[in-house]
Amino acid sequence: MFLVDWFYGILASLGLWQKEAKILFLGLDNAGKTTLLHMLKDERLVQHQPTQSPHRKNLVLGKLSSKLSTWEVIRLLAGSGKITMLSCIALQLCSLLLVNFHEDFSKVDNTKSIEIDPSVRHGMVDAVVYLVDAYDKERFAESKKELDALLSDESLANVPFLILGNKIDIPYAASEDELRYHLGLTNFTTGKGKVNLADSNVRPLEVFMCSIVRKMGYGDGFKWMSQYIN
Ligand SMILES: Nc1nc2c(ncn2[C@@H]2O[C@H](COP(=O)(O)OP(=O)(O)OP(=O)(O)O)[C@@H](O)[C@H]2O)c(=O)[nH]1
Ligand SMILES: [Mg+2]
Repeated sequence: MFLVDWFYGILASLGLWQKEAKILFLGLDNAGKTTLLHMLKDERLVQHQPTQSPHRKNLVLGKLSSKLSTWEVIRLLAGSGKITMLSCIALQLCSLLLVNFHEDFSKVDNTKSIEIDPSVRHGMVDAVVYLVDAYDKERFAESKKELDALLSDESLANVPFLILGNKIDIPYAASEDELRYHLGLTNFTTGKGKVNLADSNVRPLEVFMCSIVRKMGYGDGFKWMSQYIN
């Protein structure tokens, strides 16, 4: 059966088999979120339009996101049909992913606010995958600003963060150290491999470099993340 094969093939290889997790995929536009979702969903590389609406340029998310919680921002954007820099995707892995798959909020009827699964709400995110385009060095500062806002968002307190530095297939993409430095994470990552943080009250956070189009790197990141998802 497709579903079973899909679950087994991809989730097992990522260490997420039989785990119920609400994983939020975030990152600036063009970071690779949709590409990653398609790759996770059916291991296919799909060329697609940016996930955004024509109104996007009129919206100043910077101001919004610093005042509102992540969920408020998602609701607001979903309600108005606008997708912005932080196009947000709440993805339920391991539970009806294929049915609930909304990779593009802007396709949703703009007049109604989209219903966010009640189980995906304040305080109920199991992990955040934050994508950064490692080649787009000019936007590291912008990406850091958004990441900092997320890391200090109360509704995401203690939620594990997997930072994926994407597009390392492009020559001169930033190295892992460079990316850590520019994101201000040099002394904040909690370690690769198996690191038990259960009793420490420290948020698991780690940087993995990847190339989604070459299907490399993100698997290690997901495996790392899966140890912090029950
Ligand atoms: N070279 C290279 N390009 C990539 C990689 N991953 C994604 N891209 C390209 O980067 C561009 C943006 O990818 P998307 O997946 O649309 O990015 P997004 O984060 O969904 O962007 P928005 O929808 O605008 O928020 C596309 O042209 C992808 O083909 C990668 O690993 N390497
Ligand atoms: Mg997208």
